[in-house]
Amino acid sequence: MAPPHKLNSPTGNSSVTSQAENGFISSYSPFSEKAVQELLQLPIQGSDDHLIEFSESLRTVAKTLRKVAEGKAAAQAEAAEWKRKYELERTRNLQIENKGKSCLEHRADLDDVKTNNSAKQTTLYKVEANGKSEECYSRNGICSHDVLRDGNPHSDSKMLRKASFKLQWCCKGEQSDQHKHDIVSFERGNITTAERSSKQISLKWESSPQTVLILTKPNSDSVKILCAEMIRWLRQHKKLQVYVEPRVKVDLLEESSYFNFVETWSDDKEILRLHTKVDLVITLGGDGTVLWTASMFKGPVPPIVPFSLGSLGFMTPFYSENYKECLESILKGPISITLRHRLICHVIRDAAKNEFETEEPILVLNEVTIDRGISSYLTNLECYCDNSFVTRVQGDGLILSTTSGSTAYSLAAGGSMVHPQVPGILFTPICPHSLSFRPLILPEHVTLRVQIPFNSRGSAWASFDGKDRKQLAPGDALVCSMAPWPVPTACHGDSTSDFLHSIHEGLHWNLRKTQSSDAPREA
Ligand SMILES: NC(=O)c1ccc[n+]([C@@H]2O[C@H](COP(=O)([O-])OP(=O)(O)OC[C@H]3O[C@@H](n4cnc5c(N)ncnc54)[C@H](O)[C@@H]3O)[C@@H](O)[C@H]2O)c1
Ligand SMILES: Nc1ncnc2c1ncn2[C@@H]1O[C@H](COP(=O)(O)OP(=O)(O)OP(=O)(O)O)[C@@H](O)[C@H]1O
Repeated sequence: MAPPHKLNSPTGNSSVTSQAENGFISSYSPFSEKAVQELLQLPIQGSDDHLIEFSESLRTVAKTLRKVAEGKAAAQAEAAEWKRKYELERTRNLQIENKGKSCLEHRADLDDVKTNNSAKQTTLYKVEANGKSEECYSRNGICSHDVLRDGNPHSDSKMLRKASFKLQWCCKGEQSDQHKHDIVSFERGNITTAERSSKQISLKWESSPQTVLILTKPNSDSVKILCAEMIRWLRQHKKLQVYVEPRVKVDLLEESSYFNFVETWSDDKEILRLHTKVDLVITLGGDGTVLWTASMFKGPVPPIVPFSLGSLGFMTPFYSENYKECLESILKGPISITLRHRLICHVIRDAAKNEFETEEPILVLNEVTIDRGISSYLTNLECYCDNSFVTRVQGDGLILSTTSGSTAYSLAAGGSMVHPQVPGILFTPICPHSLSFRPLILPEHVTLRVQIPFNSRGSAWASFDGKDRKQLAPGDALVCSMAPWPVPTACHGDSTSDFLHSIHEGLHWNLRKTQSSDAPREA
């Protein structure tokens, strides 16, 4: 490295500059590096004011250029670091996906082996979930299970088994075991789509449900009355075991000691194991109660029967007036269901050492919203989809919605309404300050990343199905992809007729007086 050069200032003080200090000049200066070096090396006479002034200006220019170059280098290093973190996240998601696939393949192998067995024979296989293994039950259906209660996998007691069921894809009244993955064939070089995958899904009980969880909207007298009446009926006529929330159990016991048999839980750890005990969930409330129910299940979700005791009831097709007939038919089966996809969201803080150091993942049935919260500045959100930059959201925020959530906040922000059985992720801006920002619908397999850049003027706020607000500071990110645990909700008719009924009755979609024919006709 060249020795530092001394420049004398008019005050007689000397300051030092080095080649390293202006090492970036060549790429940014309008002067050639050689010319600058020559100028810098000119002996400066204290008496020659113009020359001193010129050299000072040149030094300032050199310093500014160096700062710009350093800034660019730092930004490039930061971008590379984020890319690396992003790749890690993708790899992790692929690993989770492959784990799921190998489980399905294992199940398919087991299905082959047991073709000689009688129809009532069952096969057990292991699934690793969250580091714990569960015994699951596999038959010809696309998804069936028999999770053992109380963690005793070798118990013979029938009473300890959770009811098993089988899912079938049906088309125009016909049932089919055709696997969802078989929808494309490529024989003799020709790619053909077979029957459409968007068939109605039917759930058939293989053993009778024995345990029901009832979840209710709080602070409603009509819900309380119906809940107590329904529990009596389920116990006396169906001999079912009933679980309720601790708050509801207290209310029931205040009413009568008859409800002593009703079970509940005492801490959050027991909630995590609820899916291993409950065959069916009944909700009494509106859409918010269905969202609440889904949020309680951080993994697999038992089938949900949503009764409408709210005002809109987009996801609640059953009426409480005839709950007995409804439940008779559901407990007998088969049930038409809508498999509602969920999104799994990870918040990655700037301080995280690696991409695996995330906060507890959050599952949403409707959407995750990233908005400006109390900040009066525009949001500045950098969005990536897998390896590609999508866009920068400058406006009030962004909604990443499931197709079930497409009729909620996303709809209000201008997003399309999508049938809940369609697998996809809606990318809907909220009040974008741009004339051309149209909402997108992305395929189910992508991973989305919303990054709060360091140069953002303020924080952003994430909320999950309208709840649990989290602050996202500059440098933080939210990563989101399709979760492997959908929410099965029972249909009144089938998933399409229920969806159309909801948009007609709930939203009065395309309601318009029919034009009269009383007018001149076209020739
Ligand atoms: N501007 C808006 O439209 C807006 C603003 C904030 C939140 N939300 C929605 O509210 C949801 C939370 O619901 P909540 O009941 O706990 O809060 P809430 O009590 O504020 O009710 C929100 C309304 O959205 C309806 N809704 C919820 N999910 C729906 C769905 N999937 N399809 C059609 N309508 C649906 C509900 O029936 C209710 O009328 C959020 O997930 C978000 O989608 C909407
Ligand atoms: N079991 C529960 N425990 C705690 N909060 C709940 C529970 N069920 C529902 N909630 C909350 O209560 C609020 C109201 O519930 P819900 O939306 O079901 O009723 P609603 O407002 O009468 O119905 P609608 O939204 O159709 O008008 C929601 O914010 C929801 O999150």
